[in-house]
Amino acid sequence: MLEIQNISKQFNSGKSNVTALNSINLKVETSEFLLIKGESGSGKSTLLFILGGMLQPSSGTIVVNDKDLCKLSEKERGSYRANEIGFVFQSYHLLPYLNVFENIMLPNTLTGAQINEADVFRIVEELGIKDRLYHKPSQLSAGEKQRVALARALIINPSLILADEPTGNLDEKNTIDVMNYLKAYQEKGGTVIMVTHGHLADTYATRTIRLDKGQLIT
Ligand SMILES: Nc1ncnc2c1ncn2[C@@H]1O[C@H](COP(=O)(O)OP(=O)(O)OP(=O)(O)O)[C@@H](O)[C@H]1O
Repeated sequence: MLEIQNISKQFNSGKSNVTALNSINLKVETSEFLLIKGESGSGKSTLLFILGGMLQPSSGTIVVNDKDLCKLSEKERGSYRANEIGFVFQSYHLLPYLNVFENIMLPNTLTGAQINEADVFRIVEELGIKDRLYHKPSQLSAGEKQRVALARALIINPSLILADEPTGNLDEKNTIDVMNYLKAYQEKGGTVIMVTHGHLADTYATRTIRLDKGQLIT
């Protein structure tokens, strides 16, 4: 479903020049659960942002679902992000002034994605947050906030979920819950690419790759 070839990324700011990724090649099949590990600063988030079309590589190609991301216009990349990818971040990225229902409906508000309200009710039931629908993020626990973020990612029925340390702020019980939801999505045919430092994710993954100073070492 996804193939990247010779991806490199340099950040140039003033006199400093950082090579965040150096000639990465990677192929990910549909319904894989791929973990990306590596020391802090090894390039994990940069790789995830590039895969999500949020950052352009300095060189190389990325083909996702037969689309060459680097050849898409900004508008087409936006549409790729909106329709095909669910993002889950460590810090949830919920909008504080919207309630849970409105946060989950956000893809509809922002991109016009056709979201059925019945699907929102089904998904909050599945994720165990249905009695929190009209609460604001500040009224939720960390685990509940991450379930809302997960619901917002899943509601568009994405072919790929990109998750950057999604359990980094969670206790063990909530970590296991979030991992189980991601696993259920993968077992139904979705593809998960997840950056993590933790070991708990290991048993859920179908494959783990490791970055070291911008290079793939496994
Ligand atoms: N916008 C930027 N401008 C300059 N340098 C950047 C930028 N974003 C990332 N970097 C640098 O690129 C390298 C890789 O960063 P990245 O965030 O991808 O690492 P990471 O493996 O995700 O780290 P962590 O585990 O700490 O989140 C680091 O040296 C970082 O300082």
